[in-house]
Amino acid sequence: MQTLKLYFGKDVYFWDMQKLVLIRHGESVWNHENRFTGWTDVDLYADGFEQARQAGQLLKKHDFTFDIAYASVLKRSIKTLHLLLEELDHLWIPVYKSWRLNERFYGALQGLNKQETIDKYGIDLVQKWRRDPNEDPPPISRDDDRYPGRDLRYKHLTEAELPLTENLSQTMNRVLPVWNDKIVPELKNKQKIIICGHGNSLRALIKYLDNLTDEEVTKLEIPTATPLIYELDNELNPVNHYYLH
Ligand SMILES: O=C(O)[C@@H](CO)OP(=O)(O)O
Repeated sequence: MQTLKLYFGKDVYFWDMQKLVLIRHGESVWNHENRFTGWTDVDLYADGFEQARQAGQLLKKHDFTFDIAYASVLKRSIKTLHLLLEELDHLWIPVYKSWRLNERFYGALQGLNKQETIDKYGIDLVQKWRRDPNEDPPPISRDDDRYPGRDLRYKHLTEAELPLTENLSQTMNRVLPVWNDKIVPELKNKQKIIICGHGNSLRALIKYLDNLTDEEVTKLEIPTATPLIYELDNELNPVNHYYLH
């Protein structure tokens, strides 16, 4: 269906404006313990399960429906999406899981307590590792247990795609192919899409969508399990975004 524009004086009303829903997973066990997580496949914390259900109820209350859903290959994203879709009675829709939507790979910080890391290295350096889009956290080596090359779910990845660490710019580069090659054609085909991602994979996508500067993105924090609605025009440019509460 064509987007219908109605003009009332100076205001432009878009009827059938396309909506895209982004949502970060519910609180995980390591969010709760304040540990760097990255690609570590930790489960949702008890509160996280409840947050996911509430997000589904909220979307239902606001009459959201979806044709296709996206998750990462990490269980905190997959479970959040599943619980949310269950609330919407939408368990039947196709769910596409991609490693490209995983959290940023946090290198040798994965598993460390954030406060202890600040105490050891200082707030400035840790803040750079966490939020500077071009600062690499310390890398792991390929013989580290945390190297994803030994994990079955990544067996199709090339060595160049298997990270030892990642900054936000690199996360953005590996998120964008799934956005451009899969999600954009589906949105152009008027499919209603929800993406359940992670703090930094969503931060990377939002940086791209909203054309944020490096400075602007350092200040962007995304709450857990809170639907973020993007309204897109016919060219898929964001014209508005807001959290559903
Ligand atoms: O630990 C992580 O993987 C992320 C998200 O929880 O942390 P940060 O807020 O430092 O990006």
